[in-house]
Parts: sequence; C-alpha cells; structure tokens
Amino acid sequence: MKIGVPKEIKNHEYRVGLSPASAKELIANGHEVTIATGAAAGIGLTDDVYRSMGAKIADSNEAIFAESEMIIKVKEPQPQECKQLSRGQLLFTYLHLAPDPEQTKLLLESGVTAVAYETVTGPGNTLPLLAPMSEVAGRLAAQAGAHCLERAQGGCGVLMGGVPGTEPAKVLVIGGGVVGQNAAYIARGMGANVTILDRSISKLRELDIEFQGKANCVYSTTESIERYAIESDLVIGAVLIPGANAPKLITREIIGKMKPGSVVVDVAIDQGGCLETSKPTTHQDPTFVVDGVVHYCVANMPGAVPQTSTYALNNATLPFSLAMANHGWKAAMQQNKDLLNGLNVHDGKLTYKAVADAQGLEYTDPASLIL
Ligand SMILES: NC(=O)C1=CN([C@@H]2O[C@H](COP(=O)(O)OP(=O)(O)OC[C@H]3O[C@@H](n4cnc5c(N)ncnc54)[C@H](O)[C@@H]3O)[C@@H](O)[C@H]2O)C=CC1
Ligand SMILES: CC(=O)C(=O)O
Ligand SMILES: [Mg+2]
Repeated sequence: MKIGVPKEIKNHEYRVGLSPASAKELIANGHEVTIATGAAAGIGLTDDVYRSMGAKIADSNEAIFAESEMIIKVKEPQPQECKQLSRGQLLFTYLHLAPDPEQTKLLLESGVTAVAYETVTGPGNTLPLLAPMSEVAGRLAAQAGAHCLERAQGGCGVLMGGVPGTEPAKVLVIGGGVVGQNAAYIARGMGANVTILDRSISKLRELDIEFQGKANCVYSTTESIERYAIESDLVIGAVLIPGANAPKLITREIIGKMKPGSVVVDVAIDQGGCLETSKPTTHQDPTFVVDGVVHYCVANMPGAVPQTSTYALNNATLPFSLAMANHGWKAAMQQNKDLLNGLNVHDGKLTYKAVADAQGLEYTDPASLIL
C-alpha cells in the first residue's frame, strides 16, 4: 500500500504521523512510505533519517494527499486538507468530529474513509490510541495550570505546593480517567491539595488506592462540582463521553462564583469542552479571561512536547496502521471490532453514532459496511 505522511499544519503542531521506526516497520511489511519534506523537523529529525529507513520524501503536502492510498496524520484535517482528500482514500488520525460540523461535512463530501484514533477501543472499555496523548495532556495540564497561576499570566499568584507556613494550591480535577489521573499525579507531585471528581465509583476506588489517600476522591454531582470549583485555585476539565460532545459541567454561573485569578485548564476542549465558557485556543495564544478566571483551552496540548508525543502515539498506532496496510481496512476491521469502532466516515456515510446524534445527521452502522 502507498502510505503518506503530511507535515502537520495546525498551530504549533510538531508531532509526526509516523516515527522513523514505524516507517521502517511498514516498509519491512512491503509497503511504500512517503513523508513530506521537513515533516519531522519539529522533533529534530531530517528527511535523511526517514530516507535511511527506506522512505521516500515528497516535496509538498499536496503530493502526499494526491498520491497516497492511506494517509497517517496526527491532528484532525484542517479545511484545506479535507479538500484534498478523495473517495477510496483511507485517513488514519485524530478527528474529534462531534463538536466540528464543518470538518464532518467536508469529510462526508470528500468520500474518504476516515478512522479516528480517539474512538478505536481496547479491552475493558479503554481507548488505546487516545490514552498516550491523554497521559501527555494530563501531565501538561498540571504544568500549564501552575504557569497560569502565576500573577504575570493573570493568575492569583499561588504556588502549587506553597512553602512551609503557607497553604498549597487547591486543585480540582473533574474526570478521573487517563487525563485526570495523570494531571492529579503531577499536581500531587508539585505538592498541591488535589480533589478528583468522577461519576464512576469503580474509578474512584482505583484512584483512592493508587493515590494512597493523598488525593481526595469524590463522587461527581452538580453540587460537588460547584462546591469544589468555587474554592479551587486550579480546575482541570478531564471528562469524556467517548466520541460525543463533552457535558457542560461548569456553568457560566459557577465561573462567576470562582475566585478572581483562579485558573481552568479545559483539556476536554477537543470534544467541545466541559465548561460553558470554554472555546478552543492555540499554543500561540493559549488563554483568555472570563469573569476574572483564566481559561487555558488548547486543543492540541501534546503538540507542545512533540518528541515524547510522537513516539508515545506511534507505539500505540503502529499495530493498527500495519493491520490496515497489510489486509486493507475492511478485512482488518472484520478481524478486529475494536478497530471497526474507529470508523467514523466512509464514502459519504457517517458511521459513528455519538457524532450523528450530536449533529442531527443520518447514522450508518459501520458493521453493515464490512460484510
Ligand atoms: N486538549 C488536548 O490536547 C487533549 C485532550 N484530550 C481529551 O481529554 C478528555 C479526557 O480524555 P481521557 O482522560 O482519555 O478519557 P477517559 O475516558 O480515560 O476519562 C474520562 C473520565 O470522565 C469521567 N466522566 C464522565 N462524565 C463525568 C462527569 N459528569 N463527572 C465526572 N467525571 C465524568 C468518566 O467516568 C471517565 O473516568 C477527552 O475529551 C480527550 O479527547 C486528550 C488528549 C489531548
Ligand atoms: C487527543 C488530541 O486531541 C491530541 O493529542 O491533540
Ligand atoms: Mg469571579
């Protein structure tokens, strides 16, 4: 199969769809891999590194989109990329379609077959291709939050761990999944006073044992969210209903009751955000202020640490890239229902229920397309 990797064009996005090791593995399996020139410069790799693995170099993203049977990327295709996709082509990347009607429309119009990293499933209701970036974003959320709490960034000027004789920052993490657990781990490590809210009791049990009582694990209700949010210095939004729009758990009214200079890091922004006041921001201009509360809502947080993120992502995606390259997407999905759960769009049909529900569009059962 002809596999192509474009250079990412989203703001400050330096990750690469295929690491050199992944490219080598696909080539060893008999496939042709082409990468756009300079695509890996952001992780310190030259075209020659990819050439040495046996890959070809294309002189533009346009050539990649025009000539590849499977395109492997990181971020959701931007409008100019969507317009270069075509019927019969396979796209493997993050999509986050629920809050993005424009991208959904363009992908449906293109006829492309699009498999979303974030809805591929794994054993025990896990999301194995979202998890590595959630680990990164969770850890970064504590770092970003600590930075935003500095007075010069608009924050109230509280140090996460305080110092002896002063109180540490109060950090609230809403959603104790992969992002939440990693955010809490770093915030605890910085010495903050951490509370995690989740509505899964089994998740709270796991977290309580993992943190050995050093994080407060509390059941999530509208009452507990409001009570903890208004006394917190930093709130980290980390909820997920897979593939769907994030529930708006922090209302405008709660924001109005929060302390001036408190900070919210809405990691769930890629699924629309879990605060009523959130809107996507970029690494270039990451924050805005509503009612004195600093909002950090960057939708591609792991792009800030592209070396760690590219390798962590590739470790998870490679088996699925190989399966689709070796067998074609249909046979690979017949063999693996977890991969079938990644199918979001095929030949003008929307095949992910939560996206169809979010946008009031017709839904086609993906199982009906692989018979
Ligand atoms: N902004 C960025 O750069 C990135 C964003 N993300 C996003 O972060 C979000 C979280 O991802 P993961 O941690 O991997 O998901 P996850 O599925 O591991 O965890 C989500 C947690 O939210 C909990 N939850 C659902 N509704 C809740 C409620 N009402 N109150 C409290 N908890 C609730 C679930 O029980 C679950 O434990 C997703 O939207 C994901 O796409 C992930 C990576 C990068
Ligand atoms: C998951 C996601 O949105 C990211 O890694 O950018
Ligand atoms: Mg206020």
